[in-house]
Amino acid sequence: MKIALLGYGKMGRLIERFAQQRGHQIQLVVDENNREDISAADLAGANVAIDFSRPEAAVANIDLCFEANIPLVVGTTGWYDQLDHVKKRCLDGNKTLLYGSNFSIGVNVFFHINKLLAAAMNPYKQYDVQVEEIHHTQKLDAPSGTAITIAEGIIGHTDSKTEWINNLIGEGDEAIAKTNQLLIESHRIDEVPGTHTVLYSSEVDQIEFKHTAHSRAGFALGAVVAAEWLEGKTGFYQVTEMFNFGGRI
Ligand SMILES: NC(=O)C1=CN([C@@H]2O[C@H](COP(=O)(O)OP(=O)(O)OC[C@H]3O[C@@H](n4cnc5c(N)ncnc54)[C@H](OP(=O)(O)O)[C@@H]3O)[C@@H](O)[C@H]2O)C=CC1
Ligand SMILES: O=C(O)C1=N[C@H](C(=O)O)C[C@H](O)C1
Repeated sequence: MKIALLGYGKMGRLIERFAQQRGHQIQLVVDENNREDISAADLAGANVAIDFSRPEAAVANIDLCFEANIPLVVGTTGWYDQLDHVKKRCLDGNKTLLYGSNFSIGVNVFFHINKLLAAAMNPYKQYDVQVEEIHHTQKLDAPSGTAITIAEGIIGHTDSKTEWINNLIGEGDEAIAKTNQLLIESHRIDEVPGTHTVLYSSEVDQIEFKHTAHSRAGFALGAVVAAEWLEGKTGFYQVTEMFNFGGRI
């Protein structure tokens, strides 16, 4: 495939490497030198675009790909407040988009088991549940997109939690949440690629369900596989639709 890379930072560069290893060509790179001048015509010739840019840039990049009629994989997080509008524009215009807060296989298994665990814990009101995420200090959004997906999975299967609330925790800060709110604690520490933990705590014990990314490789490879999966499809997809883990949820 011929790929247009929208965003050429930590993820964009790694995606380029995996895409080339898998026999794809990088048709166009949109980076800080040309991003102000890019038009839909510049995307002509690409079979797919992959966006790992910035929260405030993602929606304009999506619209550019819709205008150019190019299928798009969006890994950028922090724009999901506009998801419903983007979905409508995609479906009304017969366009193609796949998005996901996390493209690694491990986290997608985690998303699935997280829902099963939430359903299993739901009757046991003596446990309170919370989510913790740790990322590098350059991360622009909090909570992480992955933590939001995890929280939505828990809320969908836990009667006592109706919404999530984020606390970005600095030294000495204490987390605060109401009983109906699912707390997402965010921590920012040096070079951490991404760690997510779900904790169920009671007076007598604690269950910890944790995913630790050792590097960004799983995210980047997953984004290239997503672009391959999207080939020949039309419509609006989430990354979770690429996987079939079985199990009833
Ligand atoms: N879904 C997933 O699996 C994963 C998602 N992510 C998400 O991907 C995004 C990028 O992460 P990462 O690569 O680490 O971030 P980086 O900051 O390293 O890279 C983002 C790059 O995008 C550039 N950029 C800014 N505006 C535009 C624009 N309009 N068009 C194209 N490029 C632009 C930035 O340039 P400048 O610095 O000059 O602004 C920067 O070079 C984040 O939202 C992150 O949360 C990250 C890892 C995995
Ligand atoms: O910004 C990052 O680095 C990451 N962002 C994604 C998120 O917001 O969940 C995925 C991963 O955790 C790394």
